[in-house]
Amino acid sequence: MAHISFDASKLDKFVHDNELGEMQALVNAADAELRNGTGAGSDFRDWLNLPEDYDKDEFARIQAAAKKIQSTSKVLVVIGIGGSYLGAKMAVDFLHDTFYNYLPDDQRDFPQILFAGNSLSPSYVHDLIHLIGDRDFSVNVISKSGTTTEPSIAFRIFKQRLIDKYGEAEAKSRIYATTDQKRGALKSEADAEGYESFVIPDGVGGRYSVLTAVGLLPIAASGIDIDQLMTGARDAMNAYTDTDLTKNEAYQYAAYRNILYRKGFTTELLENYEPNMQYFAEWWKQLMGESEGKNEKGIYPSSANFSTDLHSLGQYIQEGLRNLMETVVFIDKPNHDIDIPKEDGNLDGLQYLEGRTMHFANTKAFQGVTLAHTDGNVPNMSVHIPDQTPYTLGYLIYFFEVAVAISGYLNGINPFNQPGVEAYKTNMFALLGKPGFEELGEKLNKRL
Ligand SMILES: O=P(O)(O)OC[C@H]1O[C@](O)(CO)[C@@H](O)[C@@H]1O
Repeated sequence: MAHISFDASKLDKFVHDNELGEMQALVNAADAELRNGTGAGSDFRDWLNLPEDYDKDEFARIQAAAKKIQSTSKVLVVIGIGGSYLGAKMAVDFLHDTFYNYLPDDQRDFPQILFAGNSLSPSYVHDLIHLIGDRDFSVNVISKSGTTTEPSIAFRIFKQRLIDKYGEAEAKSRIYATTDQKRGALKSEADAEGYESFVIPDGVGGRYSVLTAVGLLPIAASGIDIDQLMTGARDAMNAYTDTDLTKNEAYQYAAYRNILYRKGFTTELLENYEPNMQYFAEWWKQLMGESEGKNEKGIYPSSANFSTDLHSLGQYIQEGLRNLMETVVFIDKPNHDIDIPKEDGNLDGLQYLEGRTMHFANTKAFQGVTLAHTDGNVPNMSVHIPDQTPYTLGYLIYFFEVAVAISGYLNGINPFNQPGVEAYKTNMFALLGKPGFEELGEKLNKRL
């Protein structure tokens, strides 16, 4: 089976020969913190062995629930925010036909997978309801805390629509709740109402949860082989255990990022050349941003979609402030390739591409950009992925998860918490008038 590979060969200009080796001792220490649980946030490391050590009974229940959703629904509404939706969204986009969700029902073998509860936009919810129309649908509500405002509001709305359409009893059978094993409002409601429920394990934080029921149920409902996804992740888990930086490419990636960060390259762009990888970057941004951005430091994770953004961000990347580094995730064999057609006359000047394919052009764009940006003093790394299969995606997910954990420890922070997210939530609760937040509400309203 072909695997993903990491390429740092274009970093010569930015990293001296001895620098990677000098990182070895630090990487060994970070690895020990991660593997032995001596680092900060050690209670949240269960994703590390998850590809092997997962609840097999629940996995079978996920597959059965996915089949039930497929047979009863044309649409699955997945309600969640942050790690409770980005993994499923990126996987569904990455593994399906680019226009999967746009296809008419009779041209799709599995339900449309649509997302809600990831903003507070009333227009979005209105338009989603309009799009669902009178088609059969089910809801998968996902929240580890069970109290996040955005998904809670969306869930109320879609639950009401299920009740209006199917009556209370059938509505309950169309709701799937993925939440904490013991705590939270969603857990209490699921127990009280008898929704089929799935667990987000205690030791797996939201952004590391795509290989739990959080990601697996929606992904399986869309017809993807989740066994393959887990197999890919398991192979990656076994591949990235050696701390030797000449062998472990995930650790190499973490080490190079750290070397570059210390030289002032404080923003990393994750780039792709496939439109259906846009949400892969969104998933990656949460993984990196929530893991590393704390204690007033950390690489800022950003993204760009090529070649389209070469015509918007390209100017800045080539010549703007020199604090950027790039990591390209490039697909060596896309799902489809298309010949560039022959044309008599050569009026468009494209004759020189006769006999070539679009993938050839895409590859040359990637190579040309890599060299241009290197010349423009933007360090460039790439992760090559052989194909767009569930196996490869599982592998890739694990690559970035283990890399960011090592990267976080290298930078002296806890890669598994996200204390900063509470600040906006507290203010929002106070301004919304949530009981218990009255005093803060008064203060904030005065400031407003
Ligand atoms: O699953 P929950 O508890 O609703 O949280 C959703 C997201 O909110 C955060 O807690 C903070 O953004 C993320 O870590 C998480 O992925």
